[in-house]
Amino acid sequence: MTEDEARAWLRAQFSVPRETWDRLERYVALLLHAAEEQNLIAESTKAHIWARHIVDSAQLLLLAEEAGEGGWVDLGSGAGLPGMVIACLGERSVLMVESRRKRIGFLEEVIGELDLRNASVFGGRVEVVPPQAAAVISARAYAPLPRLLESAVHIGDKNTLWVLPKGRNAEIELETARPAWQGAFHVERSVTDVESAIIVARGVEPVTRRARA
Ligand SMILES: C[S@@+](CC[C@H](N)C(=O)[O-])C[C@H]1O[C@@H](n2cnc3c(N)ncnc32)[C@H](O)[C@@H]1O
Repeated sequence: MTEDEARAWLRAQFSVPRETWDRLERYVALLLHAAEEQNLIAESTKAHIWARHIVDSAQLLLLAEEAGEGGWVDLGSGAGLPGMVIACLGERSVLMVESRRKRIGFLEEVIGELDLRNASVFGGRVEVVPPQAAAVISARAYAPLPRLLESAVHIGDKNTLWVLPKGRNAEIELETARPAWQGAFHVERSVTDVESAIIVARGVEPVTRRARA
């Protein structure tokens, strides 16, 4: 997907006001600027930021259309991928969880600059986010699936929709997690790279919890 194709895809998928596009453009500019000083995105992806990062994040909104009412929690947001893109394009409240101080600072700065009222940051580890029933949980390049679920199961409930971009290892990670985790898992292809995939899951819980019930 070229950068032009990425922008065209976004316009075709999301009919949002001019103000939203301006926010997204501003976020990209802030991200590229901050990436000069912090290692926020891989150097090789800077020239392809719309396809590799913005569309890659935005596609999760389409996969989450069936989620129930409630907030979206993004684990290990880093520079705000996908959390900031979701907050720009969608209407849900988005909580971005990030433990590294400089990245927390960047996320807070972007929220202020863009006046993004539906976005907030939890500056700390996923493991200590207060228990809640998020409608959607996302995590991109945060942790291998078993550790990801272990660290965040308290943030969701049986209705939570998990949308987890997993690159080329989605099936392998799913097989690794299956002995310890049950729920309705499936794999969706990424629109940005035919070999990449996104794990989508609902009703996720440890095997032992249901077995004990
Ligand atoms: C590889 S980066 C990916 C960032 C972003 N999601 C992306 O796709 O570009 C992983 C991020 O997760 C954060 N992280 C890792 N473990 C964490 C934890 N237990 N709690 C909160 N943040 C964590 C790291 O600080 C880092 O910013």
